[in-house]
Amino acid sequence: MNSESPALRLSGLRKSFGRPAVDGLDLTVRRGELYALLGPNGAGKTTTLRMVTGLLAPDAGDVQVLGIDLARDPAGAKRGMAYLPDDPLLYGKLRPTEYLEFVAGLWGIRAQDAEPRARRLLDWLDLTKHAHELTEGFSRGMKQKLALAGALIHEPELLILDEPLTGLDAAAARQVKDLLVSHVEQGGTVILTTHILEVAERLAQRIGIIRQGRLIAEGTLAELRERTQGGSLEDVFLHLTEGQPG
Ligand SMILES: Nc1ncnc2c1ncn2[C@@H]1O[C@H](COP(=O)(O)OP(=O)(O)OP(=O)(O)O)[C@@H](O)[C@H]1O
Repeated sequence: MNSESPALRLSGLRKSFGRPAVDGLDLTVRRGELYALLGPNGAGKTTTLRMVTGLLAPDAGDVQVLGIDLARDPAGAKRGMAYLPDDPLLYGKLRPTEYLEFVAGLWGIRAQDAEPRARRLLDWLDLTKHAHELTEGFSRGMKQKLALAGALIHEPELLILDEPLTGLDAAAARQVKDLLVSHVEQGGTVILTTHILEVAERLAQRIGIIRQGRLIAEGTLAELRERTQGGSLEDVFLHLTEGQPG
């Protein structure tokens, strides 16, 4: 793994479902930053993340994860990252500890290493009191938090999350936000999509705005605000995207 390379580099990424969903996207996310990807419904955010994480094959373009070309070395690229989709799949008949053991097993992590990590994550996300209950009885927020713990069990450097705070109550949202900030403070990288502009405003070092599958603006909050003479991120977002489908 090349430590000089960015956490993520997308070049000319394209995907069409009859019409373009991602349309020649170039994007670079540096190591150690929390990057928020914003865009109206249908802009191509999820499609982009699915290509980055190897779930969807691009029609064209390159994906480099931590300096590794995803097409050439998919296993190597995936080892360094984790993806939390907006509708994560859990196994209802497993308990959180069993689920985390299972995911750790898929990554080839030894049980004696997985167990303390699992305990720490459950503790951090306030799930310890439910560690021995079947996940089928969990609320949406509890499931979301457990899926996040599963994504983190192999200690990935790059964490990619699609709408991680949707449907979480204030306490759960705070726990997840703290965890993401801490991941970055420890040198990791976080890329997330969100429709909650306040989350991007508060957490992200840089923000990218995508529309119709292309990056139309990018920068720090201050840089983006300059574009609308000091308005809020909402002003910037609406100014750039309003009235435009996807
Ligand atoms: N599997 C698919 N088959 C057909 N069209 C698809 C498929 N996946 C995505 N699309 C289309 O691609 C475009 C981009 O969708 P995508 O889900 O990436 O947008 P998004 O920015 O994540 O939107 P949202 O904010 O609503 O989640 C949309 O027009 C969508 O209908």
